[in-house]
Parts: sequence; structure tokens; C-alpha cells
Amino acid sequence: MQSANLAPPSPQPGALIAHGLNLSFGGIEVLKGVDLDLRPGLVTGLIGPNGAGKTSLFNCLTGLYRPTAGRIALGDTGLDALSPARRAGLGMVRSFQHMALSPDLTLLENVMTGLTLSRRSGWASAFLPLPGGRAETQDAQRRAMAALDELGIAAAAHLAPPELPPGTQRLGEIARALVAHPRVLLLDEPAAGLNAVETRDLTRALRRVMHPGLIMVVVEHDMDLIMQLCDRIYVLNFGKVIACGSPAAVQADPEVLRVYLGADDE
Ligand SMILES: Nc1ncnc2c1ncn2[C@@H]1O[C@H](COP(=O)(O)OP(=O)(O)OP(=O)(O)O)[C@@H](O)[C@H]1O
Repeated sequence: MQSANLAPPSPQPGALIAHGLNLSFGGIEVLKGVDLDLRPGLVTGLIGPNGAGKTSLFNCLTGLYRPTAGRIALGDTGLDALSPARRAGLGMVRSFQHMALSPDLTLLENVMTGLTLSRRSGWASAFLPLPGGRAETQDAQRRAMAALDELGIAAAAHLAPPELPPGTQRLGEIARALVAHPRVLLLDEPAAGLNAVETRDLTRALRRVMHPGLIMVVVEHDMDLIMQLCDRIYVLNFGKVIACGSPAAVQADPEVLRVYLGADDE
């Protein structure tokens, strides 16, 4: 069993690494010296009480927020000077809390929008007789259908999101995020608004789509999902990493228990 200590694991090729991240807003320190080692082939959970800094940390990784100190790298590529769009171009995809699908497109079309960045001809080619456009659209449809199939919701491909239960819509959002085969998938509260059965199905689907080249990072308050899905967990409290390790090790960590049992008087 891995121990819940803060010693940084040895670096791994292709990992998403953060070192010494600080973030402040108007003198208030939101992140304090955060180190992360997010590895390909592992699902890493990021947990902590409300306001601990989890979403802010996601925002630093994707480039939405500029840390006041520290370094972030994906494999050999330093990300610090790169815009959110450049980071997305490197294969970093993020789902936002409550990021809805478009109600005016079918589920399949929604997932196809996840390929927009990698299309050569742009969406005009889907409607105009441009050379190569039709083949590209057919390829996008094939890829989107494969993503839906992988998540077990291909039967709903031609329905519009308002016709679908929340769990299927959420899986559709995941399919849209996965369709372009990202290197890094950052999920912000994927179980928000789902019932227990939908959350269980989501957990299984996320486990199924994991592969050795994918770095999956999940911020979530649902502890069942976190404990069943994650290989490693970082626990944040007041902007600091207080524990890191396997689900079993983190659950047994006295500092984590103190924070989660409400005995934290910091
Ligand atoms: N743009 C901002 N301007 C000012 N303060 C901010 C900003 N973004 C985040 N914060 C502050 O940073 C702290 C951490 O917020 P953050 O949303 O990252 O926490 P969290 O762990 O994701 O919380 P939750 O679980 O409730 O989503 C909070 O005190 C929040 O008010």
C-alpha cells in the first residue's frame, strides 16, 4: 500500500508536473507551494473541503489563472508561458462544472464539436461542398460514434440532450471531451447533479475509457466515486497539499480525517 506522505514521487515521462505553485488574489493566498505529479495511465483525484483551492488549481493547470510562483510542465514542455488555447492544442481537455451540451444539436453532433479544433476545414465544410469537407465530416461522425459507443450511449446518438436523462447527458459531455483523444482529461465535479445509479455508471464508464497514455484528473465531492475511481488522491486544505497516496492510505491519514471530521481549527 502506498503511504499518504508528501514526498514527491520520481518523475515519469509524459507526466503533468506542477512544482511550488502559489496563487494569490488581493493578498489572499489561495494556493501555497503546491506540488503535483499527475501520471499517464492513472486516475488522480483532487479532494478537499469547499474553498480548499481545487478549482483554482485546475485553472492554473489549464492556463486560466497565472500562478504567482511555481512551474508547470507536460512531459518536456513547459506550460508557464502558454495560453489556455495552446495548452488545449497540446491535448489538455477540461470539463467544467455544469457545462451543458447544446440542446439544439443531437448527442452525436455535440460530440463532433469536440473535434472542432483538430478539423482542417472548419465547420463550414460540413455544409458547403468544399473539397475534402464531406470525407472529414464522415470521419468526425465515425469518431464521435466510437466515443459514444465506448461510453455505452451510442443508442442515444440521434437524440437531443433535453430528451436524455442527466446521467446520459453527463456521459455525452465526457464523450465530447474524449473524442479528440486528449493526453490530459481534467474533470471538475463530473457527478454533480447525478443520482447514485448514474454516479455508479459514470464511475464504471470513466474506468473503462482509461488507457496507459491518458492522464485523468478528477475534482469531486462524491467520496464513493473518488475512492472507487482513483489510483491516487491529493488532499488539499487551505491551498496546501496535506496528503497524497492511494485511496486506502489517504482514508487512513490522521490529518485528512481531522479535516473531514470537522475538527480543523486552522
Ligand atoms: N477569481 C478569483 N478571485 C478571487 N478569489 C478567488 C478567485 N477564484 C478563487 N478564489 C478564491 O480562492 C479560494 C479557493 O476557491 P476554489 O474555487 O479554488 O476552491 P474549491 O476547492 O474548488 O472549492 P469548491 O469545492 O467549493 O468548488 C476561495 O476562497 C475563493 O473565493
